[in-house]
Amino acid sequence: MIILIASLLTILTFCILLLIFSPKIKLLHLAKKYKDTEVLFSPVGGIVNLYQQSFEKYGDALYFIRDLIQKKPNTKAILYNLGVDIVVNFQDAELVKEVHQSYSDYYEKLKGILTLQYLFDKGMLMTDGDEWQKQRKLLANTFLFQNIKSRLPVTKQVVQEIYSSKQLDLSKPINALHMSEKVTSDVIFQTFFGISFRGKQINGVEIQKELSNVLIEGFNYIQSSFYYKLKMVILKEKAVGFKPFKGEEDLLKRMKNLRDTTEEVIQNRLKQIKSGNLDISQSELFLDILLRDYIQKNSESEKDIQQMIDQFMTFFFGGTDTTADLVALTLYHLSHNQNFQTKLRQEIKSIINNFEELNYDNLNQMNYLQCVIKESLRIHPPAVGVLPRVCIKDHKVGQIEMKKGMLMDTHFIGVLNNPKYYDNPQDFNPDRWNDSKKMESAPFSPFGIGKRSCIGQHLGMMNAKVIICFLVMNYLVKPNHQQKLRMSLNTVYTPFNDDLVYFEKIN
Ligand code: HEM
Repeated sequence: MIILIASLLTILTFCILLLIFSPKIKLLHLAKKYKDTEVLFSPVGGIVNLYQQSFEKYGDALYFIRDLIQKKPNTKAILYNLGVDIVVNFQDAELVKEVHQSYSDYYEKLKGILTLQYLFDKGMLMTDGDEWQKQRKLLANTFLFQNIKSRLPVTKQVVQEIYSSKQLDLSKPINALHMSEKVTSDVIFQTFFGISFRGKQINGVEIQKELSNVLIEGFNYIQSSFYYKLKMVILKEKAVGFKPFKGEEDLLKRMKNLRDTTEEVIQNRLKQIKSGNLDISQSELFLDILLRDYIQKNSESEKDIQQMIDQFMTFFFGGTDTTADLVALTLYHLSHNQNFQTKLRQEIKSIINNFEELNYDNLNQMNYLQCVIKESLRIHPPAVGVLPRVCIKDHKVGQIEMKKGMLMDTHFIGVLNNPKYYDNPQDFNPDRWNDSKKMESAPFSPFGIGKRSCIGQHLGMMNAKVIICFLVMNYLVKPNHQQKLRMSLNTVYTPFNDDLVYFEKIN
């Protein structure tokens, strides 16, 4: 009997080890087959483990990719594992373009990532095919240049309120990330619902903060929980909510509270419209665009309401931390490069006399502001890359055969820091973007590529520009020499410490 149990245990252990290490064999086989590919393997968690190790060792969760590409700029793709799955991570700019432009329909977004699935499964970011196309078409118009203009006054007002010097203690480092998150989340709430949620609490925390906490904690949970990683390996998208440990259970409860609160706001608005007390026929609020569609369809479906919640969560996720991160990192770079900061301030002052004069047209005349922000996006792209996708139809990208079931993604950091495309890529140098001839051909993709690229990119850029314009007009941004920049990776690629700069009022 003992021998039988021991044999069974040995076989089981062997099977588990085979499951865990089989991706390595596949990866080495692929690397042998395709020239200029590099293998990164880590058991169970795969690349998620490597982010953590890189952060602990180098203070930068993406250092290992930056370093690899700077040493081997001709790398076509990195091959890594996510659990037992193999991911082809394209690095060559031409291949990145090819896979996202020509073969976008050959992929679907990967499911099973806890917060993404629970909060935005049916939103624009995570859906595919016809359903995605319908959603994108419905909202595309509001994101066009000419329509984004109308959003500028809200951003101006919010940035003035939140960054007013009355609220700032200038003797201490400024929490630029946290403050900018307050601005960007308020702007998203106002463009989606038409109201500010500032001050409204949920689970004992401001609602915006709770949303962003849940997203970050959800991502950290996946990185740190061996159990969840193992569940994902075995159950894929069914992992969410299956026999959850306490950490996951708590997160699910908090996410449910957030969804319930959002649903309350949507149902109240719907009630007002149905009773004739509210006319939304001309409204450009995101929620009203979705509600018009819901009413036109004569839908009474709970599923459609749930989809509106997913859509709000998607926009909150897409538009809040990404833009706030961009602002905080741009301020960090400007604080360490006073010459560029002075040049930027001079440009702004040559175009407007005071912040009240700022409008969409004069904002677009600020070419140097554009260069500064692009340079910050290049060195520290807030969205690390596209979300992993599953191949649904065999095809070839360059020489690499993509088979049904294989995973694909792209980390922007490689292309954006590749010395083949950018001289001295490690240097923050906004002036490089002035050399328009040379830079015209440089691959620049921090918002993604092709038809699944960021729908909110112009809005995100506009919001970041407004915030930076206000701050550079009103404050000298100085470095906190006591603090070193450490870049972590949760929902976005973001500074670990939020005390990197001081502000000094300009009179
Ligand atoms: C600096 C700011 C931003 C960055 C760096 C950024 C980056 C990205 C990237 C890389 C993608 C592609 C993801 C993928 O293919 O898997 C994306 C998609 C998306 N972003 Fe953004 N984003 C920003 C701002 C915004 C804003 C302001 C909004 C909305 C208010 C937004 C909403 C979305 C949505 C809805 C998608 C999904 C589009 C689709 O699949 O059709 N983003 N974003």
